[in-house]
Amino acid sequence: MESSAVFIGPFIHSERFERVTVVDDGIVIVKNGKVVLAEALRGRDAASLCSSLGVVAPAVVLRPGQLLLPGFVDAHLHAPQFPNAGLGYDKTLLDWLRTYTFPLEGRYSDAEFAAKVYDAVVRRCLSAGTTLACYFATIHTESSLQLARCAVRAGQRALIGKVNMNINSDTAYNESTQSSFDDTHSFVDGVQQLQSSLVQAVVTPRFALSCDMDLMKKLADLARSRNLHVQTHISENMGEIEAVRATYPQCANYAEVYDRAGLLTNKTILAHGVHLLEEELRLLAERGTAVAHCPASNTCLRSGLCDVRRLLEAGITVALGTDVSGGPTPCILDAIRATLDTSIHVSFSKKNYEPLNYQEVFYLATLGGAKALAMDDVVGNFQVGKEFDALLVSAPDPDLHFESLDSLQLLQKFLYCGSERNIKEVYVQGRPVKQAF
Ligand SMILES: O=c1[nH]c(=O)c2nc[nH]c2[nH]1
Ligand SMILES: [Zn+2]
Repeated sequence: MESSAVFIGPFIHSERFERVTVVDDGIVIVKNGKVVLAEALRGRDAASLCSSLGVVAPAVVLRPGQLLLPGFVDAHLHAPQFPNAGLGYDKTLLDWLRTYTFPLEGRYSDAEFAAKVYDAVVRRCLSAGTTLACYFATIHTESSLQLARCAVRAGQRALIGKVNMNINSDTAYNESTQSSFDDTHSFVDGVQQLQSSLVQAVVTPRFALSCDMDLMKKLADLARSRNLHVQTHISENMGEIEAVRATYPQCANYAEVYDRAGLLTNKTILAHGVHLLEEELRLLAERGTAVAHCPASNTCLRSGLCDVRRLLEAGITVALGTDVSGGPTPCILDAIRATLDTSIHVSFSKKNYEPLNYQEVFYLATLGGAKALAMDDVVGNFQVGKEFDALLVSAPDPDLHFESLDSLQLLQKFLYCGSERNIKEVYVQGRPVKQAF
């Protein structure tokens, strides 16, 4: 479908981890949903540039205080858990799962309930600036497909997983190995039948305490044979790690459990990784497996402080995740701030440790997220040829800017002080998709 657009004004994006690229006098031209030009205007005539590229679209001229940024990537969140956001943070992971999470997720056997919640979830995430989301759904095929339909309808780019769980649930929220596997097949087929260029199925064993080795191996085979992403959780909480050790005594560590199953690929994303050992980091780096850093959840569920710089230095690709409802908000701006806070907290107990800075964390929220999801050839920044997923933002509190701010200062204002209200428009594949929420 045709979707062309032209933006004139400052844009900022990441081309490398260390620092952002700022183009003050910018022009971005989008044709058929893809970036065909993103550079400094340098006094040239915008209309003739557009016509030389065969683009006819009214130009959006940014107002003072506005910036064009790439869309945010939320590499880990649980769509069915939104009704629980903010609840249950007096518990730690395993207790919280049993008391709050599994009973709520069980309700999604009702596809009508699912359709209502998921429609709101997708609108909420888009309005927070998440143009690419990697969602866990529940064990239910039909309601997981509802989530995929909601994303397609709203125009959000999404990876969506029907969850697999065949052990260790003391509730009715559980599956047999056979139905877990058969339903996953049906779910993958169902998503492919939607024929959407935005939405894909992800193989989603919940974690090593919810799936036995037999099921994990079968799921790994499915992911390999159909070239699918894989998502799961790893090393979030010490009690969880102890239980994994007791369940899989033949494996040297948590990562080895997934590796023996064949689940660690360069299209696998592991949530948390707070307590990973050096040998696990080496294994993940070797496999090209990424980690979704979920700092708000790691704090709310008292899981621990994840040292992201340590992961990066080990050669692991890191993305950000809100992990709703382990984390309370689906806003990547909050994840950015929690990442910055956590990194400073880590630095308090380490000599000569440089905390992550806002430019590095902006990378994790955009191009790093796209890389972790093996989609950096498609999105993540405004490189020519990529699809145009973007945010038009206004720096907060313009009345308090007594002196005019440069673009990097506007970015800092937005990242440290901004909220969803400062995201004026959201684009996916060149189409405006922000909805009132
Ligand atoms: O934060 C988390 N949320 C979950 O739903 C979950 N399941 C397993 N491990 C988990 N961690
Ligand atoms: Zn999670």
